[in-house]
Amino acid sequence: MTTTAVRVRGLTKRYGDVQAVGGIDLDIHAGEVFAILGPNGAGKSTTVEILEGYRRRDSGEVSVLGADPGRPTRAWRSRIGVVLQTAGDMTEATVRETVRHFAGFYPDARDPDEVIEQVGLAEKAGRRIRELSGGQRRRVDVALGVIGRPELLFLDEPTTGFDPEARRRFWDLIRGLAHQGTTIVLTTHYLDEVEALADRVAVIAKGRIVAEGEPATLGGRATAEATVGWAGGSVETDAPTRAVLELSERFGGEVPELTVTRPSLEDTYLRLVEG
Ligand SMILES: Nc1ncnc2c1ncn2[C@@H]1O[C@H](COP(=O)(O)OP(=O)(O)OP(=O)(O)O)[C@@H](O)[C@H]1O
Repeated sequence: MTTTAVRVRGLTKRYGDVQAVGGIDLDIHAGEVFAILGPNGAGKSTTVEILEGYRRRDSGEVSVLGADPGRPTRAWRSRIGVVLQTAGDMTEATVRETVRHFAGFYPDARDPDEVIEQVGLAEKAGRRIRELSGGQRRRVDVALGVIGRPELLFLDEPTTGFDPEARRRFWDLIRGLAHQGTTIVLTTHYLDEVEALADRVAVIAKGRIVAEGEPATLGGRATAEATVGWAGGSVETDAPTRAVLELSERFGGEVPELTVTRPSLEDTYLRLVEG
């Protein structure tokens, strides 16, 4: 049986003249990694902040881990982890002191040193946070988001500023958490991150969901026309196998520089948000 971690119906939020969220429905199942994609200003952070209990909605029904985030309780909060877009504080405390301090807020916190290791900061554990680079501070934010062993983890653009190795390490951490049953809601602008991590993805544009599904099939990607390319030409076709056979006959065997491609997630995403 799948249980629902997040249920949203008809969510709206307006700031003055701006309709930031214009009627969103969402179901996020317990244990899945759910990504929210969309251009700047689409309404992602507003939506996620409402789910986190940090922003009030205008209308709609919202249930997060069985409770209304519009009336957050301490017990409910302790079941949720949040990694916000802001970089960590410029504090005088060390990485280890900070992570230990936060661990003290939760009934069943993870081991601070283990978490520091998992985010790749073991060598910096004794350093003051203000001495860290931007990407390293972001990793402290991630450590603080997961230290309380949350059932549901919100990650708002978590890998912005990470170097490629740190991103890979972070992806491993998220996969490990998902494997242990943590539900993860991820907003990101990195399409490779969505492909690497997400079970399902929703694309938001102008405050509405314009597509939802698995990254591999989003917006009809898997069944879209393929492009068959070869040295000197290309053709778009819904029967690429036949096209390759015909080319093979024409060339009498190997087709030089043969490629068969379908729209990438980026192609699909851009079509969805521009359309
Ligand atoms: N506190 C606020 N007051 C007024 N307008 C706001 C406020 N917060 C967001 N907005 C507006 O609401 C819209 C949605 O913003 P939101 O931050 O939710 O977008 P986003 O999808 O998270 O964007 P980004 O990818 O840039 O983080 C934007 O037009 C933004 O200017």
